[in-house]
Amino acid sequence: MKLPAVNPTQTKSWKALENHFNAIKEVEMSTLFSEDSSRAEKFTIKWEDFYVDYSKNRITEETMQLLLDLADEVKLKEAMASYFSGDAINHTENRAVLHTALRASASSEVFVKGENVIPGINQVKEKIKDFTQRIVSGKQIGFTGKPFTDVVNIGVGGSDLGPAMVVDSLRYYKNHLNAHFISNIDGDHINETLEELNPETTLFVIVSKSFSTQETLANANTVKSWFLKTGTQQDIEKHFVAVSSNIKKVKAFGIHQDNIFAMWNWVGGRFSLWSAVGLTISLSLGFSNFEKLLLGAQKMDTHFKTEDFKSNIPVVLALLSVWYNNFFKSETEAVIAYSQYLNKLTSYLQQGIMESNGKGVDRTGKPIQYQTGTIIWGEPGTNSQHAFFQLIHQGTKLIPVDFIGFAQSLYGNQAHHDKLISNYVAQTEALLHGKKKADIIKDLEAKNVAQETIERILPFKVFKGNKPTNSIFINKLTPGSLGELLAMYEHKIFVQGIIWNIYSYDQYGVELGKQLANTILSEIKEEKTSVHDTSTSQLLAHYKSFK
Ligand SMILES: O=P(O)(O)OC[C@H]1O[C@](O)(CO)[C@@H](O)[C@@H]1O
Repeated sequence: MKLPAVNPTQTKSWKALENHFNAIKEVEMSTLFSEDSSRAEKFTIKWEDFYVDYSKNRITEETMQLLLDLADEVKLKEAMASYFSGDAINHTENRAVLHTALRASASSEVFVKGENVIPGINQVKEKIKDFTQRIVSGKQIGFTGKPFTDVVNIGVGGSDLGPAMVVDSLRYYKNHLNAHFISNIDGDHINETLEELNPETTLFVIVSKSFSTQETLANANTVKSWFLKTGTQQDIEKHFVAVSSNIKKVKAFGIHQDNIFAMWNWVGGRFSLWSAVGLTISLSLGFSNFEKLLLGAQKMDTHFKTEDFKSNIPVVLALLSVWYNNFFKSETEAVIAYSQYLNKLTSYLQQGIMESNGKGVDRTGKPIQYQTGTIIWGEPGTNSQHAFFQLIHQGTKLIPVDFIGFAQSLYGNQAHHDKLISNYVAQTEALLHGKKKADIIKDLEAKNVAQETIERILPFKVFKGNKPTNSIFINKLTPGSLGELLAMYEHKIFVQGIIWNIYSYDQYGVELGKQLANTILSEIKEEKTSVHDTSTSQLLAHYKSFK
């Protein structure tokens, strides 16, 4: 089934939301809290080990009802059925979007063009499991008979960001293998990584769905040449494996058939860590942790599929995001995790969110007249408080923030954890209430600050508050809860794409730059000349003057 194409701005609920927005845009959240003692409870979803408090948003029950009406009017339920059942909802590439099938139970059935894809997924999982066990246990050894100590993932975009983020986020659960990630075509990046490695004990995992990405192929070739300085052509088989849906190209690169882990064209790169793209995750954390990650995602899938929209975490978060993006005209959203482990979460989400929903044409092919794709940014708290929170608190832009935190620390360092979480909670409170003139004067007077000074600095000390936040509290960072969190954001992306009437699963916008880079490269290599604007020609000439 094709996704329904409903222009959201032409729906009844959108119009009602516009009127409602005008009525409540100046309302202070702190007033809403003081008027309704059950507000926090009303706007909190408790599910499994998640506690999602979205009461600190500029919403009323009417707002939520209108947003839920919008979800109905754009036929979200029907779209979800298509998403999970394997319809070609990636219409522009004529593909299904089935990362959810990768974590479905082994006995389920999901059909793509009449074929149940689950048995194929199970087979690859078995292969990942078997390979992981052989490498981790030291049964499979390198070309000089030594067990592997290091794994290098070579890939870019979705073939790098997901595995790199998960391995880093869950490093508490890791085994003895050290994982490295080579992604950038920057030769200094590859050099720095190779310097730390011994070819005799290093396993290379080349990950590329297309197996035609310039960066990945160049990096893989460089690594291969580096390896061949010590090993021989026959030894490659022991040290190089590949993950791809382009088996022909992998073989042409010289990878042995047994060392190829298949993936499918119905897995988008930015949603692929659940497939064999997650091989480095499995190697670094062990297959059972990889399975737990998948199981967490599966639980979130079920929640998303079956829960009433009113208490459905991804749906509610997506609706709130639309509320700010399209009515308050917020330009960006921040994601602040109060966990250093989640240091790479935002870069990962940037691809998922911005590559998916950064679209300017609707599902009928017409240019869109409203805002789509949110800009995502953020760094872990508390570090970010000392970096850019100034702008969130006192700047001119309205920036909704997702605060993510864990109730328990992994090492149980309670004194630190209490401080960490007190910052998390305090920031959401500060953003909600701000600090009004009267309170500032009271504080300053208590410190005996001169009246003249108080008057001079007062305007600069005011915090307007009324800044929206979602508090996502999770019991503990585990492979399972991380899986749940990532799937939550994946479904949020889906819901927003449906509401905005766009196709979220292609990425044609990354192609043009790639093509032009090839043309420019042949010019740098003096193979060809082309006509450019004067700025581009000048830049090229400047670069070439260093050669
Ligand atoms: O896995 P591949 O085919 O090398 O692609 C890597 C990345 O490149 C992109 O196509 C964008 O350039 C991403 O969508 C993808 O994750």
